[in-house]
Amino acid sequence: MAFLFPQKVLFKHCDPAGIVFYPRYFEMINDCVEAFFDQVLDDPFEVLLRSAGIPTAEIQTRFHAPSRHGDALVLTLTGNRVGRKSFTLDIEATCGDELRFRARSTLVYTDANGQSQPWSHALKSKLDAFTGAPL
Ligand SMILES: CC(C)(COP(=O)(O)OP(=O)(O)OC[C@H]1O[C@@H](n2cnc3c(N)ncnc32)[C@H](O)[C@@H]1OP(=O)(O)O)[C@@H](O)C(=O)NCCC(=O)NCCSC(=O)c1cc(O)c2ccccc2c1O
Repeated sequence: MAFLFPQKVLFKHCDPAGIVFYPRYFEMINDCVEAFFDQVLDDPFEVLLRSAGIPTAEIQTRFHAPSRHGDALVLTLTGNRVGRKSFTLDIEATCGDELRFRARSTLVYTDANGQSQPWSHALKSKLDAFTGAPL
């Protein structure tokens, strides 16, 4: 399955050269992941993060083409691997037919003290179903 997250490029995303500055892409990625937890996993961050954490352990990104103010990006999130304590996801950002960036990110489920923990059964089941992992 895939989760689609539209993101228009705004003035605040752009550097003086008129292209998106890469930390703003990382914020878009996090916004996409937050919407995914809310809309697909039905576990919004404002609830989940009261008792847990989901820090990013690793993120790899390749920037293929610059984005400019007004571009209509679409971030497409797919599941890559659901582990006992982690979830690796892929995000591809496009504008029309043009690829802008690809990222692979691993989130780790933690308790409120930042210690890694196994996913709850409910969350793991939803992540498995989304990722298409064998049940
Ligand atoms: C991330 C850590 C808590 C991991 O701790 P530790 O190394 O002790 O974990 P384990 O050895 O038990 O492994 C658990 C699990 O993680 C996988 N893993 C660990 N490291 C990596 C890695 N580098 N790449 C890929 N996978 C990794 C390991 O394979 C295990 O997976 P299984 O599924 O197989 O069990 C700890 O390392 C840590 O705290 N790191 C620092 C994190 C950090 O500071 N990140 C950057 C800033 S925080 C951040 O970006 C962020 C914060 C939030 O509050 C968020 C909230 C909500 C959404 C996103 C957030 C967010 O992105």
